[in-house]
Amino acid sequence: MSKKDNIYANQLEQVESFSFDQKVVEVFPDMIKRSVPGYTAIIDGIGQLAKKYVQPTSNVYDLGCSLGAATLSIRQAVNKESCTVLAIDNSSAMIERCRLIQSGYNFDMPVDVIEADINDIEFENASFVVLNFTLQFLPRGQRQQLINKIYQGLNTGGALVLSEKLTMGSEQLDANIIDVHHDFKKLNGYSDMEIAQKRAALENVLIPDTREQHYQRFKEAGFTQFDTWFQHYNFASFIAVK
Ligand SMILES: Nc1ncnc2c1ncn2[C@@H]1O[C@H](C[S@+](CC[C@H]([NH3+])C(=O)[O-])CC(=O)[O-])[C@@H](O)[C@H]1O
Ligand SMILES: O=C(O)C(=O)Cc1ccccc1
Repeated sequence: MSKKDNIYANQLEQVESFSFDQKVVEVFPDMIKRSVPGYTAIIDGIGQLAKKYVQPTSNVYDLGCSLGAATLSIRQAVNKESCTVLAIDNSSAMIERCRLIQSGYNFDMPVDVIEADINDIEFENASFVVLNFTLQFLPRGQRQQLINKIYQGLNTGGALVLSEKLTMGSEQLDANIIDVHHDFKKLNGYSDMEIAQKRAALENVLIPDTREQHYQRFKEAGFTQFDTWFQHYNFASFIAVK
């Protein structure tokens, strides 16, 4: 079990921008489960979807893998020796812990844990690509190019799973859904101060798009088959198939 997230439990003089550093690594499994509605269901669903789309002798990419929860779900569900998972993150603290975690499981399906910026990856022979709550941390100007590169690197019949925090098209609706999400965090034991300080830390770091912006990006890249396969409040997961 990972330690309890109390990063924002005491009043901070100044709230620094959120970063995936060692302090976050130590509490990450607890933080993400208590903060993201549907996180466990999405991780399980990624394994189930991988069973449908992972092709023999192909590559699977887990982009912004953090501790590799999606990678583990895929390795367990698919477990094909002929396929490789490339689990990539640009946080050295995350990558170090991810390597340790993955090496503790002996599935047939191998994994390469790579410290890199996902913008620098050349996708080859890809049948399944996962962006599980990662695209939202890239500057908006980098998002289309990444989706284009993924589309180009995917084999015919391969799939991209993209999970994101969404912003709602209407301001009034957005305010209410954000409130409902904050109530979800309160029910999971976060105080009003923790919620407020984390929100400040994420300002200009996690920049959510609308569903329509994601759909437009899929279309622009060349995808014609895509849909929302999961949503809980303002947290959704899409699948796009080539
Ligand atoms: N340019 C980048 N290149 C590589 N990694 C990046 C980049 N930008 C951000 N990251 C990485 O993207 C991850 C986002 S967390 C993903 C959860 C995981 N997918 C999970 O299924 O548990 C989402 C969250 O915490 O809400 C972090 O580990 C960053 O270091
Ligand atoms: O905590 C939040 O409010 C979020 O939007 C999700 C999240 C979860 C873990 C790290 C950063 C953001």
